[in-house]
Amino acid sequence: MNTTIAILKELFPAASHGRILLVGGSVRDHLLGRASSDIDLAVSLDATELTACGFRKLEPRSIGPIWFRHDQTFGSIEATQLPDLRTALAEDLARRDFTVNAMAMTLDGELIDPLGGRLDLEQRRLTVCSPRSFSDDPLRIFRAFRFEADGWLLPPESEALIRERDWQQPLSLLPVERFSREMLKALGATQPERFFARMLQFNVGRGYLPELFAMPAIPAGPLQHHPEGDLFSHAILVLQRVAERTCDPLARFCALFHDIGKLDTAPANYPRHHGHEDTGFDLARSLCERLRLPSAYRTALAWTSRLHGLLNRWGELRDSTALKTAQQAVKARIGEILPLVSAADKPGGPFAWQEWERAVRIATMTTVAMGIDDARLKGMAPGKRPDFILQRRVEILRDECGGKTG
Ligand SMILES: Nc1ccn([C@@H]2O[C@H](COP(=O)(O)OP(=O)(O)OP(=O)(O)O)[C@@H](O)[C@H]2O)c(=O)n1
Repeated sequence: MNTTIAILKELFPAASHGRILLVGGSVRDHLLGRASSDIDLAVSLDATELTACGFRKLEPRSIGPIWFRHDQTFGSIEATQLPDLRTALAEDLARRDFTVNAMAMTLDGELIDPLGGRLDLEQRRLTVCSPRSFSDDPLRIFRAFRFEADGWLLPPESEALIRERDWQQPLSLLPVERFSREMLKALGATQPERFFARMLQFNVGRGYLPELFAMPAIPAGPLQHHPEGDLFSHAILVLQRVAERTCDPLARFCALFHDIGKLDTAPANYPRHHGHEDTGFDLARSLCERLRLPSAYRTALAWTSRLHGLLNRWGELRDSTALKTAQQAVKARIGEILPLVSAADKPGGPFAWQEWERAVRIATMTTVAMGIDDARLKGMAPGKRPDFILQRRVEILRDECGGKTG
């Protein structure tokens, strides 16, 4: 058994254990033997008892006051205060998204499962708690896709509820961060591509990711290089290949949208996409800003878009261009992501990992390690300094191995 119940038993005095229930996703995770990052409780403790256990009160919500406690060992614990615990609980559970997320458990391990969540959990099935589940909160559609990306199954009745109406208008009223949070969780899932494929299949979420919806109609490139055909299939393929190598959502995100610049190609130029690496730079930034993603996403995607092709033309690059590419990648913190994406973009291509790693190592060297002292740089016009540093790096590369190709 995992430690959630043990943690709670230790945190609360024994006399209060009968007035505490574990609820929602925490119960699901407990039954699956996984530790939850956040623990959700329903309690009928009074303010004094909660304060004594280190909780503080948050802004009141509709169902009952919420108390919160953060602990370095336990993570965050949220407790909804329900004076009439069992009665209010039934209402709370019925208002949740899926039956697997609508169970409660006493600290003695007794399961409270009015909606049959246990059976659904055994079958990894996402049955909605009520036919109104998606109308009550349309964001749950993306939660369903996110769970599917982790291997859960959406039964036909739940699917039918998604298909039964157009969600664009109600979704436009929700804060975009809620979508982004689910998307980032999906990117860390076992089959991240499923989340995005489902968005297209159900035609839901176009307002959040118009770029994704544009991809199927755009050729990825000349057919001899891109037998997969369209840009969406190519993006999914690259995402899958990168996902085999890393669980990092940022790397996977960069994989999916590395060719975002191709969305700006004039159809008359299809199937070629000259200059897409540069147009992608700005499109990447606007996508990340629209979704209010952390700034690391904006920087990483913009530079992945701009630089990914260079790695696959590595053999043609001058030493100085190769080192500049590595410098830019290091600055954008994609020294590890970029080669993964480039290699997945052109498997079996000419790109050489060891040479990239060498270039990154030299690009990361400080001026001191390159034998340049500050006095020398200070004596130089500011515009000359980067050139001088790059020149020194090229010398090191050539001293070490006669050039980037060794
Ligand atoms: N739109 C939502 C969001 C959440 N919940 C309920 O609130 C719980 C907690 O949600 P959240 O903190 O987002 O995490 P989980 O869904 O548990 O998923 P994970 O732990 O994987 O983040 C869920 O289990 C579910 O019961 C819901 O009914 N509808």
